[in-house]
Amino acid sequence: MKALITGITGFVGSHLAEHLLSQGIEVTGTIRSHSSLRHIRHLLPDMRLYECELMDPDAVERMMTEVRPDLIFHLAAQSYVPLSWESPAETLTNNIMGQIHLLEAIRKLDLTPKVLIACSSEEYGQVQEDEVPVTEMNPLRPISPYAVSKIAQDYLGYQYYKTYNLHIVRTRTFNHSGPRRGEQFVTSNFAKQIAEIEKGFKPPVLYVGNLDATRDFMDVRDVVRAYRMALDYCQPGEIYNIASGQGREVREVLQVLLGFSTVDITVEEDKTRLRPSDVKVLVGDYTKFYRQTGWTPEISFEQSLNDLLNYWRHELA
Ligand SMILES: C[C@H]1O[C@H](OP(=O)(O)OP(=O)(O)OC[C@H]2O[C@@H](n3cnc4c(=O)[nH]c(N)nc43)[C@H](O)[C@@H]2O)[C@@H](O)[C@@H](O)C1=O
Repeated sequence: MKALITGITGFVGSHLAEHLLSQGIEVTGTIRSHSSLRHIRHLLPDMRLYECELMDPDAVERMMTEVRPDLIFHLAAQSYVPLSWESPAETLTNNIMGQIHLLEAIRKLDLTPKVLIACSSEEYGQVQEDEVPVTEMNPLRPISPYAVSKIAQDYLGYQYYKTYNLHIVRTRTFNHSGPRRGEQFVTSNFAKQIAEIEKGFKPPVLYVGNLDATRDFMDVRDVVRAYRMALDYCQPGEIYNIASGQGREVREVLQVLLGFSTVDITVEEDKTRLRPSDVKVLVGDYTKFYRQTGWTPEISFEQSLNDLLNYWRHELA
């Protein structure tokens, strides 16, 4: 069994590669010329990397002709919501065109892989309080260019299934964290600041943005297990929420992390961290996915944050 992971050098990609390799699956990952291999260096002897710019349709077709994967996990994307307001065109172009080139290559080459499209809870956008936890039937009310790009990816997946009968499973994944999480995202940003303060690298002040937002946080290791199961057991053409069903205010992320810290820290709001519009509450109902796969999250919120903080303590050592 051969798997292709786009975005293998990223946070989720590296954990997914570890998970698939542990199950005896052959793994190939696409990288770009300037990609950092920091998160996957330990896996290099066991897998194959293929330099391929997803924005280049010919390069994607060449790569697919050679790799001919049985499973494709399409993770590569611009995934930082605030960057999507700064660079909306780049976010939309990258996220949409990369996927079109991938799906076109599958279609033109008459390949029959099972494909997972990593979509996002951000697509639900401005959810109303009485809609929580949201099911897959909830209206989509996107409030960032990133969310719009993910809706396009989501519906392109649907369209290629309907038009060409490709085996495409779409997942709307809620927030996930854990070791190697990019430092711009909230859990990792707070954890890294704490680790820096503990080591005396910066004064004991932790800067925060909007603490009132509520999100559904999972551990990345649960998410990659879900992705594998999605291709084993889910129906092509369908969309599935991957969530924990539990909402936590960002304030709670901060409190739990501060509870693990070994020093006294003052918290200050940094206005530059506030967004032009921020989704207030995102909590998912994952009943549909559970019924299809039996998956439930296993790693607790506290454990995940503790592992993340220890990751930063180790990285900064
Ligand atoms: C499912 C979805 O999940 C992620 O998107 P996100 O929810 O925007 O993630 P985040 O960690 O940047 O923000 C979470 C919340 O935390 C608030 N917040 C407060 N203070 C800070 C702060 O200092 N930094 C950041 N980044 N956020 C802060 C911020 O305003 C927001 O309400 C991506 O993986 C995305 O790709 C994706 O698909």
